[in-house]
Amino acid sequence: MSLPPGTAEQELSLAAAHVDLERLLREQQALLNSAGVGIAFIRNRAVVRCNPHFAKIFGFSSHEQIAGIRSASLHPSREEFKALGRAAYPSMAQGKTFKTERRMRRRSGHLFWASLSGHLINPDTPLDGAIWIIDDIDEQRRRKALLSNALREKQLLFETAAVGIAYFKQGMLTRCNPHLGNMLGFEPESLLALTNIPASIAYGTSPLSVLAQISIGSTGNFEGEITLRHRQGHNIECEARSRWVDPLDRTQGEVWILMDITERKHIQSMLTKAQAELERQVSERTNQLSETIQTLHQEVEDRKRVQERIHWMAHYDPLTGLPNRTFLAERSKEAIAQARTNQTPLAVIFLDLDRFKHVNDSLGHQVGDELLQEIAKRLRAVVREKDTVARLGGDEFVLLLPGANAQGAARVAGKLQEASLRPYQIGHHELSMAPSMGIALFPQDGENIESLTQSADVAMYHAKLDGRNTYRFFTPQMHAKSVRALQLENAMRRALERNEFTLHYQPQICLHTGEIRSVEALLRWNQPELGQISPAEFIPVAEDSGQILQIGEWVLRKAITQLQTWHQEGFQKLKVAVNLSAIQFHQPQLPELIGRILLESEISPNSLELELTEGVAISDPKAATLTMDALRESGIWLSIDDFGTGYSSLSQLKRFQIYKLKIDQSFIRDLDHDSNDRAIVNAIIRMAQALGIQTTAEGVETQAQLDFLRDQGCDEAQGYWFSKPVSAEQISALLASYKPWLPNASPK
Ligand SMILES: Nc1nc2c(ncn2[C@@H]2O[C@H](COP(=O)(O)O[C@H]3[C@@H](O)[C@H](n4cnc5c(=O)[nH]c(N)nc54)O[C@@H]3COP(=O)(O)O)[C@@H](O)[C@H]2O)c(=O)[nH]1
Repeated sequence: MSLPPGTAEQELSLAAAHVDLERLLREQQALLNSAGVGIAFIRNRAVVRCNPHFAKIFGFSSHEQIAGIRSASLHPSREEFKALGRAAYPSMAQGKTFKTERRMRRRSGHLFWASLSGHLINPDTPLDGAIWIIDDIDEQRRRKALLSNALREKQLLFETAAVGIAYFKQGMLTRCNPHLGNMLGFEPESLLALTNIPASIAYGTSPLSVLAQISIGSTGNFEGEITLRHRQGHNIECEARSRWVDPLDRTQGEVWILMDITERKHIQSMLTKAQAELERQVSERTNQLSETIQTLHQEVEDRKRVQERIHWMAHYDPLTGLPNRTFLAERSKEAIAQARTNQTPLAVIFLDLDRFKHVNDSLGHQVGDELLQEIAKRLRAVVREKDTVARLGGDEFVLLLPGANAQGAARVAGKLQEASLRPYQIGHHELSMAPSMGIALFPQDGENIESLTQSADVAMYHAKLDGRNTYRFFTPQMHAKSVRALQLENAMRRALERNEFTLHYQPQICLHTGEIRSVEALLRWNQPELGQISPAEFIPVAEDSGQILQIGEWVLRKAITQLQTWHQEGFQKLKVAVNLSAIQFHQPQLPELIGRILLESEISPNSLELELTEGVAISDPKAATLTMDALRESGIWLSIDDFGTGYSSLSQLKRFQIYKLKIDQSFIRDLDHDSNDRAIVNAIIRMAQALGIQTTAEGVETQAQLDFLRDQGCDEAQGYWFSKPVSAEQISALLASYKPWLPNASPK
């Protein structure tokens, strides 16, 4: 109902309407002011009015500031503004609210995301404008983008992670990644078939059963190793962790991260085994090494001991423990040097026990050795600490007395004699043993230990000559007897017991048959200090000193024993010729001695030939003839050695039972160019033939000599042309391979 205009009612009604409108406007304004979104009235593409939030969104300090602003300026560009208009107005024209999200521009020019909602005030009259509600969703959009990124990343992780990931809710598998399927031998789809089924039904004995069971009772905080089963039945060792998806809401379930560590475990177990094996080997090797080290230690110790022993043996006499010759030499060098520097005296005593050999021969070496040990003790007890008592070997001792002059040395020698007065008790034997001593003084009797010992030895020899059990000082007159001869004589006294002698043999060839009939035994002496000494030199010394008897007996025994060996080897016809010195020959017991040796060796006397020198018969031809007869009667052959150099007469030769003359090599040597020698040799052969005596030429060295001798009718030859004197073994070899040469042919 309408009131008539100008009336009081109308006035009142208008006033009331006005009040209502104002209230409405106030309410509207309050709504706009307090709205949490931006609201603007747009008309004619310009902001007519807006609320404070709208102004704030676009960066204006008050809504008044924004009023009148072209709405296009609130958009990033004109094009986008137009595009919004094109999109919005067709539906707004139908009275619908247009909603969109667009980027808009703040007053500062910065763009931001906004949600827009537009509505025409009156769709019939679009020019009335539109209301736009705008919200700043920039932060919201950013968060959303972050969230979706995070979700994408999570999904990517889930799908591509190289660990198995499974989500469980109350024991039910809700989700799992492909890697877990792969780990357990499932296609992802078939594993998914187990999802959302109660664990008890779904897993039974399936690969995830363990996990499902743990999961049911899980605290959501499991960390450890579990064993899953592969679809094909084998075990998969896993390092597993579980966490509540939301600790505050456990109904959200839990996530399990599973890493297949089967390979690692396998490698670990192999490593553990390898390490154990390595440790075993190391400990074995360590044991071996420690054993080796122990052995090495032992070896070093042994070697040290051996070296000490070697050193000891090289410096000490093993029987008496006294220094030996080497040690004596070392000590004396020092002592002599001091004596020379300080001009002090020094004496050397050479001590040899009288008739010690007799003890050895009669009571045996054991007693001899013990006696030597006792004597050594007494010698040592007599001298001072700084003196040296050395044993050279056998029964010979040398005392080196630094600081001792003639008087001092004589005093020591006297004490030694005195000490030897007391008998030695060896076992049940009471033995007396006296020394003979020679004293040499430094420097007059020698400037080094060799010459001092030599002089003392010579003096000792004179002490022995002067009746033994005494001492003598060395004097230059003692040199009257050649030092060399004395040396040889002294050395010879020890040669037999030290086995220094050997025999060599030289074949004697029959010039009629070419056969080796006999071999001549020739003595060799290799003296350790003096070297090889020729028998031409030492036999006369041995004869002079009387030692030829012992030596000669040794030669006879040795040669006959060797002949026995050759006979046993099959050379029964072989004979041996032994040189007999005149002194030996004159021994009345000679035939008996030789007979005994032959008997002992079971050698027929016919196999032995004795070579005598022409001189044997000079002094007592009668006795010589008797000895020769006795020898010959026993069957032994006798020959005259070195024939032509002595004084044999034809009449003598006729009387002697000689079967062979050995023509001295001095006639043979020059046969080729000395007609006298040829004449002599010819005469000897003729003469011998006339007497029915055979001839042997000595020292045949050439074919020409041999030819001549054969032409002359010489029966035998001996010399380097056939063979030098050689060892018994070499003779055995020669006999074994020997082929008698034809008389007219060369023997070589
Ligand atoms: N009473 C003893 N006398 C012996 C003994 N052993 C050897 N002797 C005598 O010593 C002298 C030297 O003998 P040796 O040095 O052995 O010389 C002999 C031969 O080696 C040597 N010879 C032999 N063939 C040749 C040769 O062709 N040329 C050459 N230059 N020399 C040669 O001649 C020596 C032979 O001696 P022998 O026949 O006895 O004359 C010597 O007088 C030996 O007798 C022994 O045990 N007891």
